[in-house]
Amino acid sequence: MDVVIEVRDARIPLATTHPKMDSWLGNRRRIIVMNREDMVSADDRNAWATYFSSQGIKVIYSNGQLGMGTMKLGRMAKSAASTVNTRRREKGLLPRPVRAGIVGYPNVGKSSLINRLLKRRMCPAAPRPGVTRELKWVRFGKDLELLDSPGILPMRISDQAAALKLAICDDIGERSYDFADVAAILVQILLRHPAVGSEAFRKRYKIDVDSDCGKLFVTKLSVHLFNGDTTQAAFRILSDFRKGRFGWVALERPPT
Ligand SMILES: Nc1nc2c(ncn2[C@@H]2O[C@H](COP(=O)(O)OP(=O)(O)OP(=O)(O)O)[C@@H](O)[C@H]2O)c(=O)[nH]1
Repeated sequence: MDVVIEVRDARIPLATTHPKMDSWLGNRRRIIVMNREDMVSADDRNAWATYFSSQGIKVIYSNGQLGMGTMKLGRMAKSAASTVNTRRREKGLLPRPVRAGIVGYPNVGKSSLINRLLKRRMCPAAPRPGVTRELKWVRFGKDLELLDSPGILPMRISDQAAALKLAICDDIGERSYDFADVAAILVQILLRHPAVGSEAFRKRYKIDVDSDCGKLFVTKLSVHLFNGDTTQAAFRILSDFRKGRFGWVALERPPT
């Protein structure tokens, strides 16, 4: 690969980068794509854009479902790797298409972005992690070759906070976590979130939040709506968050 396009989930840009990414990159150019831009607020987008630009890192915001950001991505990938053909020409070799590898965690939107870029459904995309299972090269015009790859997770996610956020955002398979535990943590995060808070829960479920304990709230909601079934209550809270029913908010803000 000449250039690596690393796709992240804009709601959790830190939890969706592989700890080994920097060492794998070597001296290849990297473009970070903050996908799912529609699922965070303008304030979140600005905060992360400022953070990355202060680090001198190129980022693009995109929406893999509707295609926003993809043309810019194509242009950036070509220009980031333009040195490849300059060097080839210097050696008397013919130019070849630039090879851009699209990498990232499961379900962050890699295949959707490629399909949008190509304006064709070349790569299967679905609302669950683990759909892409093999490496696949696709041609974009005469200048660019794109590699779609399966989402890669570390063997063991040592950072438990990051693992919980991946579960909350549906970026890891449902079989790897317990709905009630994950929903309880989500409730705690949202109660403390400046753009959400307890009023959002009261309005949505018509019950009061008695404490900042997420587990207690999941139990209370289960009694209120689901005959005491905590798994169903937990599933409702998680899917409401994923559908933006608490507002579109990022779960991570840039480090200060
Ligand atoms: N709201 C929203 N949904 C998106 C966006 N990009 C992709 N999706 C949806 O997210 C789901 C996952 O997208 P994929 O393109 O299959 O993700 P992937 O990274 O290729 O997934 P793996 O095959 O698991 O590695 C699909 O249902 C897409 O329609 C986006 O920017 N916004």
